[in-house]
Parts: sequence; structure tokens; C-alpha cells
Amino acid sequence: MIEVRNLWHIYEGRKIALRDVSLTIENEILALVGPNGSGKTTLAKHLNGLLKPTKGEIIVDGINTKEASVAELSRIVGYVFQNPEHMFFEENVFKEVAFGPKNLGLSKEEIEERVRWALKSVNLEGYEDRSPYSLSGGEKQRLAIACVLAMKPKYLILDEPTTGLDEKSAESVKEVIRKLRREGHGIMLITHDMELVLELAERVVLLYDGTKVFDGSVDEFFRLNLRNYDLEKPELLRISESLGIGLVRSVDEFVNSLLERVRT
Ligand SMILES: Nc1ncnc2c1ncn2[C@@H]1O[C@H](COP(=O)(O)OP(=O)(O)OP(=O)(O)O)[C@@H](O)[C@H]1O
Repeated sequence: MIEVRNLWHIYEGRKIALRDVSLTIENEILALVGPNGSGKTTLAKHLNGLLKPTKGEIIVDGINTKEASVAELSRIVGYVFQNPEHMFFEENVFKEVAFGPKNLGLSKEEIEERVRWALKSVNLEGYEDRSPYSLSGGEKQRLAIACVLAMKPKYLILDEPTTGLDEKSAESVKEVIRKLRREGHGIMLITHDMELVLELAERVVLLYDGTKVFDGSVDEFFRLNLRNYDLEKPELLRISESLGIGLVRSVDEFVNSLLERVRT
């Protein structure tokens, strides 16, 4: 479990980015949402020690982030940044994924095993010799996830994992996220995309101006007046609500609910 206890973060220049935020993250898909500048990235960077609290503390599986290095913490909490292609620098996919495990000082066999396993987890088997830059948007995102997975972290932070991807690529990334969740990872999705929240999240934390203003189920979240927080409800939900159908997570669910209504 990751525990964030009464976290304050004040940047130099005195910008208060987080005000007394507390939350816990377990093995679940937690969506961290909020408008631009609300503090999402600042909060996420605390979870693997990239930032240290001005006040308060973060306990990651019993370890206080103040007392651990980023290298130690990133074995527990992997961070996949937005626009991951900026992070690639190796000539092929195999080497890209092997970079992290190599730095851990693992044996050649172990490195190879981890690379094969990580690529299999994100459905990129057979891509070992490809240049990272030759991959499609969705494949690049999955490669970035593989690079982080190769460190075998228990928790994953995914920053806008589907932004800028076409539907098919976004679906392949979502599929990987669902699979990782089934395998027992705790996942924090940082996103502006309310459709993604509707489809994937199990819980939602909403930040507004550095304050946690909501922490609860997806159902409760979408009952908030999101416009108050500069967010918009997904279209699917707006339509289903106007027809008096409750929360639906996908077009399939929507159609099934409609058919059920027609039948009864
Ligand atoms: N290095 C920094 N120095 C000073 N202020 C910063 C720094 N990084 C972020 N901030 C400020 O802290 C606040 C929170 O920023 P943060 O990046 O955490 O928000 P965010 O919710 O992730 O935004 P976005 O959705 O635009 O990525 C903003 O007002 C931002 O300008």
C-alpha cells in the first residue's frame, strides 16, 4: 500500500502545489484527475521520491520516501511519463528494455528473461530488433510501459497513457493496463480524459488547486458537477443519463441496457 499523509508541496518561489493531501493506493486502478495545474504531476512525483514533501510524508510499502533513494523507490513504483518517446535512446527495443535491469546489476540471463517477460506483458514479442523510433504511438507507449515493468515494480504511474493515440492504439494500451491490473499491480492513471476514467478506473481522486476535493467510486465521481472543476462528463454518460439509464462504461453496456429496457 502507498500512503500519502497530509502532504504539502511548496515549490521554490512559494507556489503551493499541494495542500494537506492524504490518500492511499492499493492494488487497484486509481484515476488521478483535475484541471491543468491542479497538482497531479506534483503528487505523482512524490510517490517514487522524485519530489520530497515540504510537509507530511509518503509511505510506500512501509518505506518512508524521505529515507529512500529514487533508485530504490523506482523498483517499487514505476513511472511512465507522458510522451515517452523522449525517453528512448537505444538502437533497438531489446536494449531499451534491458537498460533498467542492466543498471540493477543483474546477470545476462536474468536481464534477458526480464526483457522477454516485459515485452510479452505488453504484447510486443517479436519487436526486439526494431528501432524504438519506428514504432507506432501505441507501440511506443507499450514499450515505455515494458521499460518500467522490467524493473518489476508493484505500482505503476501512467501519465496520460492514451493521449494523442488513435482509437486502435489507445485500445491496445488499455488492454495492457487491464492485464497489469489483473496481474496484481496497483495503477495510478493521471489523466484529463474522462472517457478513460469511465472505462478503466475503479476509484477516482480529484485535485483542484492543490487540494483533494473528491476521493471515491467512479459512480459517485460522475455524479459531481464536473463543470465546477473545469472537467466535462463523457458524451456516452450524458446520453445514457438523458435516457434515464444509469452509469454505463462502454458503448456495448449502453446498447445492452437499452435493449433490456426495450424488452421489459
Ligand atoms: N518546478 C516548479 N516550480 C514552480 N512551480 C511549479 C513547478 N512545477 C509545477 N509548478 C506549479 O505547481 C502547480 C501544480 O503543477 P502540476 O504540474 O503538478 O499540475 P498538473 O495537475 O500535473 O497539471 P497538468 O495537467 O497541466 O500537467 C502549477 O501551478 C504549476 O505551475
